[in-house]
Amino acid sequence: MLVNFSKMHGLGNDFMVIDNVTQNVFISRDQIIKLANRHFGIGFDQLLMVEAPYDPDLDFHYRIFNADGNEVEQCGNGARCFARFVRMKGLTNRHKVMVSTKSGNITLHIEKDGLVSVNMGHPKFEPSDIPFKATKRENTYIFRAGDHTVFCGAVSMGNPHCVLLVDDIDTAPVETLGPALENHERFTQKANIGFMQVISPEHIKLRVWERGAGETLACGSGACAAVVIGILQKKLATHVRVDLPGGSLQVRWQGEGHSVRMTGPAEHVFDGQIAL
Ligand SMILES: N[C@@H](CCC[C@H](N)C(=O)O)C(=O)O
Repeated sequence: MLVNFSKMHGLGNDFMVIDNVTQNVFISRDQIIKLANRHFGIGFDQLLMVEAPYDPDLDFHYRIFNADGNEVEQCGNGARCFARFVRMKGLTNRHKVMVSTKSGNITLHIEKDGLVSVNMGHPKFEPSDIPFKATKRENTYIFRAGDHTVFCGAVSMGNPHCVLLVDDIDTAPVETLGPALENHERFTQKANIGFMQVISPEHIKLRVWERGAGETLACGSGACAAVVIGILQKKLATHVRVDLPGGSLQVRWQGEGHSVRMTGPAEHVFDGQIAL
């Protein structure tokens, strides 16, 4: 079967995007792993599948698969690329797009300057919602991971995140502590691990070790998680610039009871066709 796809990225977090509204594509876990390979495949951090809505009040459903082939609940950079993709392919002409994912509904706005804003919904902090093994909710959890004693925040942005404060992201142990925490027994569905350096209350630097993909150039849900945890730990203001290795995002959160809003770019790289 010949499958049409687009290659896109949000700040270098890259995606294979498939229109499964006009095509009828099934891709197995093994095929995703092969396609994600940067030497033997197309190469991407996540595969995004655009589908017809399950709910008539929404515009689309969208599925997200990590490079390791596992389906996940949320992808912030992917959501912005998704919005750009459905407009580019003529699947909608709306500027406000409502879409369901595995973890709930999100709303996307395509701004006049071409940037995309995403209402990422309400962060969840109850350990069972993340999911994270703990007897009660805390703003900072302290436990052992490998050779480290870790001080971290934990939150669900639809997907599980752990956020650590570091003095310098350039020397943070992302490649060692990242996988140790991703697979830590307290994160029962694994987790995405953010290493955050606070520059000022309105500005952070962030590197993210992503569950199922390794370190990426940017993670949208990770940026939201870091800002939310930084605000709860009283280190950040309500509007923060997040500098990731691939570029910057703006994240806003007014506090508990409010949704998180993220704004940033979404780029189309090329269209292709592949035999599966
Ligand atoms: N790159 C994403 C997050 C993708 C999913 C994540 N790796 C997970 O397993 O939850 C983003 O921009 O949010």
